[in-house]
Amino acid sequence: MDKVFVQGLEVLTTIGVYEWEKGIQQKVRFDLEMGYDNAPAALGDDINKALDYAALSQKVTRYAEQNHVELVETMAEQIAQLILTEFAVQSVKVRLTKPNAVANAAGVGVEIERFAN
Ligand SMILES: Nc1nc2c(c(=O)[nH]1)N=C([C@H](O)[C@@H](O)CO)CN2
Repeated sequence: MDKVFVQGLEVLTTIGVYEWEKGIQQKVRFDLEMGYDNAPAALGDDINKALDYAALSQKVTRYAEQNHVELVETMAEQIAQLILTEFAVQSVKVRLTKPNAVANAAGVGVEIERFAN
């Protein structure tokens, strides 16, 4: 399956299970990989047939900025469902990293993969 990806999309949002996290913004990083047939776009050199990674990045950023949850699992699931709902993709892989959550770790987070019906 062809892929379209977005790497290292950084968003500031409020996310965390602890009380002190509910009053601050933290950086989260998204790595996204979508299963999508790129051949029609390539054949016609046509953005209208492509999965527009700029539009997708903008939607993900806006969603993550505006929706505040406790767990990275919850945010990853909501972003996967957003992409499956709003874009004609066959699958989506969401890797969500909190780069500043754990001392001495470069990052912590989750990776999930979901499929269109
Ligand atoms: N599996 C998870 N573990 C933890 C999460 C989480 O979202 N999923 N979150 C926290 C805290 O919010 C942490 O990021 C702050 O240091 C702890 N463990």
